[in-house]
Amino acid sequence: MEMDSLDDDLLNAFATQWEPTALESGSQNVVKSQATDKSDVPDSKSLEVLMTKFGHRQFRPYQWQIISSILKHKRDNCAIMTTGYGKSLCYQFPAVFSGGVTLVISPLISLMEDQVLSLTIANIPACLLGTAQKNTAQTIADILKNKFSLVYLTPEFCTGEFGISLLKDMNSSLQITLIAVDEAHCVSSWGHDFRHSYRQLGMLKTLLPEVPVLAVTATATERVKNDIIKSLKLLNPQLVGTGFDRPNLYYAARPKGSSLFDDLKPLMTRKNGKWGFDGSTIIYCITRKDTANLSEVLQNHQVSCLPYHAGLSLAVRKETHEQFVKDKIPVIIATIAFGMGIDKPDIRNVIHYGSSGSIESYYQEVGRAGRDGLPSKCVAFFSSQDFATHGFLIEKGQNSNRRAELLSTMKQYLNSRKCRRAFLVSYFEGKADLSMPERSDCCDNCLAKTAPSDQSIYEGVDERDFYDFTEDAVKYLSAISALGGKYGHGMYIMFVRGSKSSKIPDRLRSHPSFGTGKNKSDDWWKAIANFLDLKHYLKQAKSKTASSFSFSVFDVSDEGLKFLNTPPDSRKLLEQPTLGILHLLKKRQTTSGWISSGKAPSVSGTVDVVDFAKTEETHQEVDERLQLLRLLKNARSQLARSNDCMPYMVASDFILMEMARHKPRHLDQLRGMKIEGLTEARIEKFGHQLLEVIKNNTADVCKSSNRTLLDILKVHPIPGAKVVSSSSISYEYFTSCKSVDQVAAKRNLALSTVFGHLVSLLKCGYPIKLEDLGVSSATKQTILEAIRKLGGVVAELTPIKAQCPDDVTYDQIKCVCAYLHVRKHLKDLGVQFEDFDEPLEELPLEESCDSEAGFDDHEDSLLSALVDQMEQQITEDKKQSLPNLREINQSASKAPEEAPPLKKSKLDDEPRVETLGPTNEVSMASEVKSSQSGKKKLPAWLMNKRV
Ligand SMILES: Nc1ncnc2c1ncn2[C@@H]1O[C@H](COP(=O)(O)OP(=O)(O)OP(=O)(O)O)[C@@H](O)[C@H]1O
Repeated sequence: MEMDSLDDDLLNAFATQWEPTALESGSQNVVKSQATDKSDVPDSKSLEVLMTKFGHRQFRPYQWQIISSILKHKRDNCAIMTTGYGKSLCYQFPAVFSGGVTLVISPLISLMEDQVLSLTIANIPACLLGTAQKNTAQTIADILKNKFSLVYLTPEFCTGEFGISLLKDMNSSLQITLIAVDEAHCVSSWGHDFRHSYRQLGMLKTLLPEVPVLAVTATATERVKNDIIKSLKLLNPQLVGTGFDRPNLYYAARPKGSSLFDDLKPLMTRKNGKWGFDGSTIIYCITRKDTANLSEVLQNHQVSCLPYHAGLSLAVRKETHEQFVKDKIPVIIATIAFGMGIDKPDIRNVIHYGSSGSIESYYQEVGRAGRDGLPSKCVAFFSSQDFATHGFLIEKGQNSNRRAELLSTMKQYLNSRKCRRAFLVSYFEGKADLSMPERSDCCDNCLAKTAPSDQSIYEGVDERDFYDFTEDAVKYLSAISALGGKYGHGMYIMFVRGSKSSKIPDRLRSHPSFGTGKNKSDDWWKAIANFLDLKHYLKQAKSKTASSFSFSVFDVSDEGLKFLNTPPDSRKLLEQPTLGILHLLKKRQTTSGWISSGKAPSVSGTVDVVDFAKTEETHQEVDERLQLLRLLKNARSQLARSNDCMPYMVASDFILMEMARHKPRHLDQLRGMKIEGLTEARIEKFGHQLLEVIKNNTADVCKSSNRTLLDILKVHPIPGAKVVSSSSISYEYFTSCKSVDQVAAKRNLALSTVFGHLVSLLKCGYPIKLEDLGVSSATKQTILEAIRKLGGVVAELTPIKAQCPDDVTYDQIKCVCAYLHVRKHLKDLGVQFEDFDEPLEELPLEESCDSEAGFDDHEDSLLSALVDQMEQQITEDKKQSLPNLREINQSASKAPEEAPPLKKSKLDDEPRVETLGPTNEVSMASEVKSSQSGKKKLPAWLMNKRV
């Protein structure tokens, strides 16, 4: 290989790749973890603050474990939390909740600026102090007046003389709730981003001994973890580790084909004649030259993309980075120089066009995908040339043995036919028995299990999906022996294929192994060489040319010799083909491509990012929804531009997807949806403009004269309400017999199941009369009266039941609740539900209405309560449609301590309903002030402080 094809990016990367992993032998925790108090669940006030200020319904298990230990016990913590788990909440919440101030130390100014901006948008006052910051006097005065909940500091600032004196002043006049050290691995010289100034941070513990310290990072080996604890002088810290599972990521790998564009095509869609990826995409290449080639190819196909590598000027790189984060450029084609400082949560695809040098690098790079928890794809294309490139670099650098080992594991990962998610997790967790819930769609290999067998697609594969490699293995190993094991694969392949090249000495042409494999292609033999290497039938050594140029040679290993020396009748090498080989096998049938062709593992097999909720939408409805989503995204970009912030700070993809699905028309309705991540501050600042997009782009079915309830709820569904096929079947039966008992008998289902079906259909607007469900007008009145007696707040079904005569059933109560819910929803939509003869005329609440839409305050709170019942349903639905971090990590992670139990989902225990209170609207005074901290100037209206 030529030296000029090497990049600094690559060389730099290699300097960091051989950091020992968690598998490192002999590593031990320095501090034993303490048992967690399982009864420690978040109280309602914490949940209220979580919802209103951060837009989250629940804490993820380890978040609460950390937060609670800080707030209740002022305990130090060292937390290794996987990317996207939500580290920032762990240090942001304590200050917001307690009214104190948290100091956050972070290594990158740009990341701190982004966080300050995000917090400011969320009406959480925050500022940044660094040695390079100007005009800090006013900021410091405001800090000492307790106007900020979060103060971000560079390590240099807080360990400098001025910083130390400020910290002392703060400590004497304010309540410092916490010191958070973000990216704590920078403390350790064993870590991959060592920062000298981080090493000084241990003085904080001496300076402020009463203040708990939280050290957080996404990656730390045992050694780094121990170093963090020691350097920061943490006292009996609680150790938290979330594990390495990223359940929302879909992994796939595939050998590169002959056309770069054809390889990538299955991952793209074509809109208005232009190819593009769905959502923000990073494509990693090994060399700068590759980024340039790939950019050119994609640009020729009108894909909007830009290259990024260390060879570009700083200004160009900054501009490209910014365009990407601001959604102006959807695709970046980069070397691994594009890494640190990418805080974009909604990257939907991380593609590697060329293998990474190690699993560590790969995991870190794909870690950038789906930090918002939404499904995202990580697809790697590889070739033997990639390994040769890395091999060359390994030879040139230090620690070549360790690095060669890391590369070999990466090769195994790419060629693996087993679950890739499990491969990655077990690699980092150092054990094979993982207790993660399985998902059939987490990777190409798992998806392939449900597809037709290899045998049905490829020639030469037997019923166990094995291929007989014996003959070719013997041919190749014999060729290596014939050439004395002194060459690289190129030479052996020429030899086995009977090449006429003058590189092969004439005397060898008469060797019986010469040309034995001439009927097979170059690619085939490369794949065989790779296969034999993975099987450890080959051993690698270094050789030098006369001019001292060092290169890799391959010889037959002891294992390979054992195979070669086995008598032919008992020698067999039957194995499942690696991916590289599979794609070279002849197909039995003509298929249209590797995505749709049966078992060939698909890179696009993951759940559609914008379509993960199960619905019964027609194609037209899906198109309309996606069109609306696009318009909402455009509006988000515009709002971000006019407010000088990033689009994801205005609203996450998930918020826009929910809005496109449910099409709320009023702020109250939007608020009532309680969408994950939609804080009150976001609703106030951006809700109106986003709702305008919906109003202007959806037919106002609510106002059309001949609309039915079904029509309205189809366009504006109640969050969480959906029709599933089993409910539809029950409904078919029910419309003819009008008896729940008969439907249950006919379908051989429990009565409560059929009730469940019909109640869910009621919430979708199906014309089902309460009376037909066995709820007479009198029963309905009784149930409503019972709810009123309970103060109008529905906490659980049990108390309602207790207020009713014994003959009133839970199913009847659920039916009445569903009716009330529909009414509440119509009210939010501004629909005059009196217009509907059926089935709403029967609702007794109407009789006592005095508001325009027919509800008094008392009933409003009653109805609000019911909304939360639906929310619980949404949560349940999401669990099924979207991998749930909370749920998965709870059982999968092997943290030193057990996670506290989740607040039990009350729907699990029918007949309970989620407890709720009236919607918490926080109206926070926001003081308009221009930014005096940080480099990034905040728009005036965004500057707010605690008052
Ligand atoms: N309790 C929660 N419920 C739902 N979403 C949450 C919760 N906590 C955090 N999130 C969301 O998770 C995403 C990731 O959070 P955050 O940026 O803090 O992750 P991180 O652990 O710092 O990741 P990284 O290592 O990539 O910086 C954000 O979109 C955040 O809003």
